[in-house]
Amino acid sequence: MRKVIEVKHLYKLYRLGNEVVRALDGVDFSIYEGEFCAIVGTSGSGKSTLLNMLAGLERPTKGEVIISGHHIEKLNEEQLVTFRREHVGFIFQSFHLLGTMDALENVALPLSFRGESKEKRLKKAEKMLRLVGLEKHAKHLPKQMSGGQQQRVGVARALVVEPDIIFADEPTGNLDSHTSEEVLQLMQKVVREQHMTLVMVTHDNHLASYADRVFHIIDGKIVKVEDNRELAEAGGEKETEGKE
Ligand SMILES: Nc1ncnc2c1ncn2[C@@H]1O[C@H](COP(=O)(O)OP(=O)(O)OP(=O)(O)O)[C@@H](O)[C@H]1O
Repeated sequence: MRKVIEVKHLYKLYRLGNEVVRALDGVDFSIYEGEFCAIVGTSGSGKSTLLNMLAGLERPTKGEVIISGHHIEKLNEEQLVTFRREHVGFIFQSFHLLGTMDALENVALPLSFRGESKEKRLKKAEKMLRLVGLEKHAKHLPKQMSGGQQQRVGVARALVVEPDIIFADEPTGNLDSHTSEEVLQLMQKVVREQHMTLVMVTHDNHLASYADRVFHIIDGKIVKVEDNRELAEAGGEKETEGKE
């Protein structure tokens, strides 16, 4: 399987007066194509710092972040902007939809940086809206949709550029628990069907359990990696054994 993300000996230290905060304290892991991974930890554990490093939004103090073969810690600001545009999709906690654009236009927006014709852009956006079950809401403005629907538009917009990797920072942080589950189920489904790679940050262990693998972070260190696929397989075998 192709490695989409490789993190090697990653450190991020912040200096606060005389104190040094080790926001990331030696992190190593790889994420493979088609995986849905969650980074889970309590407030202040280093989740956002890690996601920001992976997305090239912040620079590490030390270490390497290799995404689809690119050493992003070596890119300058301009190269990072181009890199994100071409390789990365984002799903935000507060959706970040443009209020003056309808659902279809919001989904098509990231394609406008790619020089594709308007007709092609809208066609791709339509396909993505269908994928998230919102084809009937194409003409709705964000304020004419529920929070869950707005986040489904956010998911479609992240997918439309067929990025190597999608990052989601507390994607259900502004949704009630029932809607959160629905959005997570949708994310899980589209990641599988479209063979996407997605990294989600959350403080919620239950929501993290939708991921294939869960990285637990405490004080800037990955202390445990759970593989839910192995658990599911083990559960499946047990069931078969029970029936025999
Ligand atoms: N710009 C900064 N300057 C100094 N310290 C920082 C900075 N950003 C983060 N930190 C510290 O680094 C640690 C990790 O912060 P981070 O925001 O990554 O945690 P988190 O797990 O995302 O928390 P939350 O869930 O509350 O967002 C914390 O101790 C935080 O106070």
